[in-house]
Amino acid sequence: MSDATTDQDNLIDGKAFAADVRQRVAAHVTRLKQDRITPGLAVVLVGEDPASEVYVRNKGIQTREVGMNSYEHKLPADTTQDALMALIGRLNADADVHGILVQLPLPDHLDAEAVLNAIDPGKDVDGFHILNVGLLATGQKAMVPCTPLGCLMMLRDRLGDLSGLNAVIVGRSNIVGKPMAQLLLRDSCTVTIAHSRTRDLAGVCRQADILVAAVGRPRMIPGDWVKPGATVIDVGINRIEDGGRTRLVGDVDFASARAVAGAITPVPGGVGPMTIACLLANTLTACCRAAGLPEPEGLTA
Ligand SMILES: Nc1nc(=O)c2c([nH]1)NC[C@@H]1CN(c3ccc(C(=O)N[C@@H](CCC(=O)O)C(=O)O)cc3)C=[N+]21
Repeated sequence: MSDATTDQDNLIDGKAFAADVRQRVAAHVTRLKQDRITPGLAVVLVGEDPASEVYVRNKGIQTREVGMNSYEHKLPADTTQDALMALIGRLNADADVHGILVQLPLPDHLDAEAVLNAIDPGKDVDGFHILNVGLLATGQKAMVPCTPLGCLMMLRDRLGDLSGLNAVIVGRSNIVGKPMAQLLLRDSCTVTIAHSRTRDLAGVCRQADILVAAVGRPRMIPGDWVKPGATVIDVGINRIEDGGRTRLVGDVDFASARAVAGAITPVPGGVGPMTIACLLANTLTACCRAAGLPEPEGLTA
């Protein structure tokens, strides 16, 4: 770790990539504003989880930084389903709101599926509405979930054409694993979704040209599961105790994986910042579609 160039060459700098995406989003927003259109993102947070509050505040700051309007709705933890559904109805009807994000997880007494499916699919910047899930799965124009979209942008930037590559996704969530698989399939990868019950997970991972780790288990994937030269995308954001302090680590054991990977995303500074940048990109896309304007190039799937 002495030469800065060899030090950096297999690191995918998500933070820098995200800054570039935000700059491109901001340029589009500047142009829209000349036509008196200002994209607006509404974020709904129910309850007082401190991590969620920090995260929602960051989203608000970045939304305003790219010139968009940010509408933050903080509701008490005991908010009823009816009250939340009524708010979604008002945001759906509000022409100044182009994107709606309901921060997950919701408190247990609320029906998250019903809430997500009540969002106008055209304003569903998380891409969690069943209509968008179906559109993505059938290769039609959809709103694509932010985290997989960010991963795809970094993969295309690094590798160019992805066709024919073996992609292994570890994790089968609706938020990351499944939509990531759809996007990579659409880019003609040979896609495997692996998970905690997969037999010989190590052997499956070793086949991957593209390895996406999205299981939520700190440093679960060691370097010897990584095929030499593979591109590793670490979606995990795990808070762990380390000598009395908490810090963030991914689902991949970074040091050992980096030694064999062709390229790898760090945690923090990898997928996380790209997720927020893609949220802004999706809000821009939703706004352009609502206004009947052409979509921003290079910011959609
Ligand atoms: N409807 C909904 N959509 C989401 O997209 C959504 C959600 N709910 N609930 C919570 C998770 C979590 N999530 C993160 C995004 C960025 C960072 C991020 O930028 N992380 C920084 C580090 C931040 C820190 O230091 O704590 C990084 O990885 O470099 C983290 C977490 C989006 N989520």
